[in-house]
Amino acid sequence: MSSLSQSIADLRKNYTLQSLDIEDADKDPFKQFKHWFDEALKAEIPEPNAMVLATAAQDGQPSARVVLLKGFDERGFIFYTNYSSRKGKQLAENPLASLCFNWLELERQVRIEGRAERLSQEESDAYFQSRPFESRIGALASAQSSEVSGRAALEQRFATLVDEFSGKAVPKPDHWGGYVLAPQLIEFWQGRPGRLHDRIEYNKQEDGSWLNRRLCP
Ligand SMILES: Cc1cc2nc3c(=O)[nH]c(=O)nc-3n(C[C@H](O)[C@H](O)[C@H](O)COP(=O)(O)O)c2cc1C
Repeated sequence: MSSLSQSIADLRKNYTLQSLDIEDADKDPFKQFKHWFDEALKAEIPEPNAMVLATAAQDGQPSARVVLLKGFDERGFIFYTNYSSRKGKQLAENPLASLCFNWLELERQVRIEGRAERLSQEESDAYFQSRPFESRIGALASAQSSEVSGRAALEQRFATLVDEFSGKAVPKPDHWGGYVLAPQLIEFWQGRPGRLHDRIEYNKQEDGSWLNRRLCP
């Protein structure tokens, strides 16, 4: 093993900050999520709404990338993207997806699994129009996940659109919008000493209620 690989293998942190007991966890996983999200905000974790979104095409090949959580409510967890991107195509083939938040400063992870559905055009439009001008232009300029000849071509397209829409309303492109991931499973992980971490998993029941249980780390 090279000395660099050896030093990676030696990276080891003992988790000591907090604990999570099933008696203390909220019975409602959305309330528990809000509680932890508020603590992530309070701890000033950089971009606490950054989450890994994993999707898989029908052939089973998974792919993962970071997207930003833009809200959550009784329907689920909301993010925005390009429907023609790789993830958008995969979600069209297979709406089952998962999210993972990694709040290392608090020694916490939250995993979510469920089914992603597109938001209505109206809801996506309302969010699109709340974005800064440059972000709206960026969404128009980028055919996300498709090949581009070079950075210059992208910048040229951006500049042309800035000229075209300067001082005017920027329409949301049809291929851009939100998804809400309706969870079936949510797991809260709190790092503990000796790798005996706390894991509380919530599973949605047929009647819509949630059951939680402790998992081995
Ligand atoms: C911090 C961070 C936030 C991001 N937020 C988003 C987002 O909200 N929506 C999005 O489409 N891509 C976002 N991206 C870019 C994606 O990770 C990814 O590169 C892009 O969506 C293309 O993914 P795909 O080809 O798998 O569809 C973000 C990347 C990072 C690092």
